[in-house]
Amino acid sequence: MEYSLLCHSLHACWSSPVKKKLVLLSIMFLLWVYMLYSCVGYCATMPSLVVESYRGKETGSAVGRRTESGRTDLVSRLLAKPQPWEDIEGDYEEQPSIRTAASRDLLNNELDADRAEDWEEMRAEQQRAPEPSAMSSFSNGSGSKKLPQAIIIGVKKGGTRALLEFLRVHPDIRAVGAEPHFFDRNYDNGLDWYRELMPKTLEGQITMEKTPSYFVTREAPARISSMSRDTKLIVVVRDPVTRAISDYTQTLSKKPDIPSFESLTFKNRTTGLIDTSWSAIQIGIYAKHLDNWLQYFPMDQILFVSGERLISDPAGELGRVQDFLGLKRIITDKHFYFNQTKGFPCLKKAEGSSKPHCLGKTKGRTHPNIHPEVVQRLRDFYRPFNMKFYQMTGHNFGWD
Ligand SMILES: Nc1ncnc2c1ncn2[C@@H]1O[C@H](COP(=O)(O)OS(=O)(=O)O)[C@@H](OP(=O)(O)O)[C@H]1O
Repeated sequence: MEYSLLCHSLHACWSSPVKKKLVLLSIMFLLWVYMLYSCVGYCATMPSLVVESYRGKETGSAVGRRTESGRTDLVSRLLAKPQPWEDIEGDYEEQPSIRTAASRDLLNNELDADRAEDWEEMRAEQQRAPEPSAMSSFSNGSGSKKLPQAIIIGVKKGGTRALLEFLRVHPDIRAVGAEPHFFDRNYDNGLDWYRELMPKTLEGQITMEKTPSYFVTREAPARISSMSRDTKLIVVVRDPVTRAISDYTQTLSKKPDIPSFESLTFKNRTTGLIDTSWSAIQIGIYAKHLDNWLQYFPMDQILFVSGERLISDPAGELGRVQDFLGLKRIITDKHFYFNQTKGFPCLKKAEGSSKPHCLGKTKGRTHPNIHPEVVQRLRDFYRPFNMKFYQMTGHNFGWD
């Protein structure tokens, strides 16, 4: 009975052309509403130009600037030049206050230079990043943001960018491109702010970030440990003498008027006394910084990657890193080629791309010539610290 009534009314609708159109229009409208609804859900999972704002204070850091509406505009985040850094003491609180006005200014400039480099790195990364395909957008949408389980904590100019870029090839690693500087400059923003910077990960994937200044930040070990005592730490170390020259070269590229390397190295040229308050020198005293980390983390939770071997045998070093992270060795020598023009190993295929990829021009700069006597004096200065470091890590890095 009911069935025949329904058939009857449907037949009545269909037989009238006006009603037929009305029914078709309603169906189209419902379909349109459904598509709109799906798109809202889908678009919300796409990498957006506007990311959620974070609680905490305004920092003007490389990781974002808040707009009036309380949202962080990624465009301004990418385009805004870094702000001058106010706390110039930052990583060097342990230093006695013997630093001269000139060296304080230089440190300030160095922080500016670092920020400019962060910005350049991030921009290069963004330019390289492929347009998300529909499929990758869908996969980006799934999963959730997690605090990093592994962090590249140092050292500045050690080869940290190369390591992170190489690791990103691994399907089980998701990493944030820019340096968050959470455990040194942005700690007051809170862990939710930090988590929000991370890419979404699926079950079994590892979230990573790199901020090389953590290694020399006195508070960083306690802070990372309080986030998670299980955090795996990776330190890329490089001959402290070439590291210092590389550090100086970076500052020089941004501020061509700074004093010579030699005049910054020595407190007194005649006596050959090294100015250990200069950050370029200070960072290379690895044993001292490591001591601080060992107060909070056991040695087997810290992996030391040789910056030199990362260049001469990237696949070998990447093998060790994958083992340390408990991952299948997927990144092998098949992923690398040596680019003669760049003078460094490059990726045959970068993450999310089918094209070869070398690091940008801020990586692999030509160093200025330093007088061999100055280099020798620095070698003598670092030797005992290097020996201590080899002893602590159980690994001879061959710098002496
Ligand atoms: N594959 C590859 N390509 C280019 N550069 C490479 C590579 N592997 C290691 N390196 C070395 O990385 C040095 C820069 O180190 P970082 O990335 O740690 O620098 S930074 O602290 O993030 O500014 C950089 O130092 P400089 O040569 O002094 O520029 C490089 O020597």
